Amino acid sequence: MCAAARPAEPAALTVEALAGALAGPTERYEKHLADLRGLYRDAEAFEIAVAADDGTPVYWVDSSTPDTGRGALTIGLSVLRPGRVGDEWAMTRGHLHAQAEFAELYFGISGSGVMLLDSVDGESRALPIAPGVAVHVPGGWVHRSVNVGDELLVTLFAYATEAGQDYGIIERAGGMSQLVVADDTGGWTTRPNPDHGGYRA
Ligand SMILES: O=P(O)(O)OC[C@H]1O[C@](O)(CO)[C@@H](O)[C@@H]1O
Ligand SMILES: [Fe+2]
Repeated sequence: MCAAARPAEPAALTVEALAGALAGPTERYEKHLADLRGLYRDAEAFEIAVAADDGTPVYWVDSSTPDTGRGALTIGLSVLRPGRVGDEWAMTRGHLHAQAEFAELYFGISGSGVMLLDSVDGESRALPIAPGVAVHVPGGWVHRSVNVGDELLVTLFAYATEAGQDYGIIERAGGMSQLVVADDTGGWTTRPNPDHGGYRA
């Protein structure tokens, strides 16, 4: 908003956790399995899953951006279906903010997840996210959500709109440094990604 412009319209948004929707003046984008080629390491398992795909999106995002420019906030609901491809749990593409110093808040609404984080200088973290858990993603961390349960993973997020997203950084690195995979007990664990070659600008 510039000084002379009228302020943007405030919005009240309703989290519909069971439906996986944020009701109100929002925009939605969806990612289908076929959009996610190259994300999972097991290419054979991926193609089998694509062949059996019923067209339901893997994840979708309802977001509210009433204003753009300096100071504007994007808030939204990220909804990720459960599932696995090979031994990897369902995940979002992940990104570093295009303006990498910008942080983000995620708040767990329902389901069981992991926020997987890589710093550009080689640190890695996997933080469980569940209803009531707030995950603070500081600037400088590549981040992705992973659904490690058997229901929708629903998280509320907020970040400065001008932060933007750089999706290419993970692709150029050969994926994030860790994979979130099934363990022997039906839970999750992390394993180093042998394809990961480090992050370059
Ligand atoms: O943008 P991606 O990496 O596809 O994943 C979607 C998630 O990330 C966000 O872009 C927020 O940073 C949300 O839209 C959602 O939590
Ligand atoms: Fe983000």
